[in-house]
Amino acid sequence: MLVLLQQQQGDMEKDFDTLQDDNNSQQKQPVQRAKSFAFRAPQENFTVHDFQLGKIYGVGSYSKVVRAKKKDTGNVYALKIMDKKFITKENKTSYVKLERVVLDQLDHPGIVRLFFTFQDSFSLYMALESCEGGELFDQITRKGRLSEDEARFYAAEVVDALEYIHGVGLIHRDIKPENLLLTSEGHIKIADFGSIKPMKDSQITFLPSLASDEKACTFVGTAAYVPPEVLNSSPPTFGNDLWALGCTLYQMLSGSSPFKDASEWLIFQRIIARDLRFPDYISEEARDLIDKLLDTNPSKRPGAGPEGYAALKKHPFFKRIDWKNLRMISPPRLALDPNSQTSEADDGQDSGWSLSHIGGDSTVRNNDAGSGATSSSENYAHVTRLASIDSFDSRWQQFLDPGEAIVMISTLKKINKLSSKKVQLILTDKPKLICVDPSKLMLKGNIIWSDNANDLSIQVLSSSHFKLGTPKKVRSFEDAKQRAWQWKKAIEGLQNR
Ligand SMILES: Nc1ncnc2c1ncn2[C@@H]1O[C@H](COP(=O)(O)OP(=O)(O)OP(=O)(O)O)[C@@H](O)[C@H]1O
Repeated sequence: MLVLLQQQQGDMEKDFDTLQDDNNSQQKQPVQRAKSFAFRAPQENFTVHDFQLGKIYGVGSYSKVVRAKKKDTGNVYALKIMDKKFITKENKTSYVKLERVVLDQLDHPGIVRLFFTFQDSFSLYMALESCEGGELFDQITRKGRLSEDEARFYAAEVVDALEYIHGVGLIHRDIKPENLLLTSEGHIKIADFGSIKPMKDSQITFLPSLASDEKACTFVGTAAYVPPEVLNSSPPTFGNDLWALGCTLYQMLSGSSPFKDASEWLIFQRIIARDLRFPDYISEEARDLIDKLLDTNPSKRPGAGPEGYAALKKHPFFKRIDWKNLRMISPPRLALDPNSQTSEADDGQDSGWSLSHIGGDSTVRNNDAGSGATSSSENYAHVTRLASIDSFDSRWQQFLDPGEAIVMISTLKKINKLSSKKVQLILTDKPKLICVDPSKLMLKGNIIWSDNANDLSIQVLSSSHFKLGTPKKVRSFEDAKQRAWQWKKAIEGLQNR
């Protein structure tokens, strides 16, 4: 997520109290509502102690999502835990409220369901439908690429859910394989509704503070899936999601996104030039559909024209899809996480969570980041370049000795419990591994180099998350450009030189 909607109210506690009051006054009236709000997913008086916490499903920019079993009912949820102080400090209030309000009103089998919310003095909790199959992204990574039948199945389920989302007048704006989650059976659920944009005639009701039309042209989303018109600051349209669908289908079939490159700047250049190349093995039908979804004219993308979704659904790529019974079709077999020590249904016994610390100071004890982990061999095939163009940025020269060269450099998020900080991680050929504050250009830390993996180790949790371990400290990093495996290759390459 690059840019989010503006903060409109700072006090999270007050927000959720407000939601609770409204909820009590008009319970159980889904979707259509006029002036006041009646939430389908109520704000409950639960505490985190009412749940048995299991593995961590993933870490977002301001939240952690953990598998949680309600002790009295045995129901399992994906509990999204957000630190109030951090949300307020980072101006994420409107993002949180938007996701809460929108998820509350959406009702479709292809969209993650929100069941209830609660809070304590430190954290806000959203109990979401648990998607035990992980991210579509991980399926692509684990399988290398998907077969056309597999890709067709997932693409059809996304089309079906997008038709519903667009039908209620919302643009998702962050469709990508990481936001397409899978149930344990393997059906798609679209997640992450913090970037949505309502169209003028949207059937979704918003809290007054969220109804503004501002930031309509703000760049939100993820670089690799952003359509060219958004880069030219055009207002968002349904076509944005259809472009992202085209990129996602390409990624399913080939293993990587169509405009992938070493930096965001290079990705944008390729998007603007529509530098699109298809591997030979992609069929004529798939190629044609991707080509049409990636039309530079958003209104020409199938699904966005006067014929609506009929144009998309009747495309030859989908000719064998029975749209009426989509959810009755058997999903593709899920490729399981080869590194996972615990079963998918694990909860409680091997919890990575210390209950007493939830709310501002949660501690992860084990190294299992849940569905995000992938094996080293999986991604090696995709690693082509070590140094990015950032290496040539003269700002970093002041941190180098004469003759010393940068091997790898990234702007990363250093994740400290529930907060995170932007850092520049620099690896040189000395070898030297340092953290620099990129805005103040100040050295923030020297990670003591060792050729011995017992003294300096790198563990990749997913393509965007890795940990650097030294005898004294373990540091967690998130690389939005998904170069975790490149970091591993660079560090281990120097250790074994
Ligand atoms: N309902 C769910 N079931 C299972 N896993 C989930 C669920 N929701 C989220 N996750 C996992 O948790 C991770 C973090 O989710 P979260 O919504 O907090 O952030 P995000 O959308 O990934 O990141 P950002 O907020 O930076 O856009 C996701 O990447 C996903 O893998």
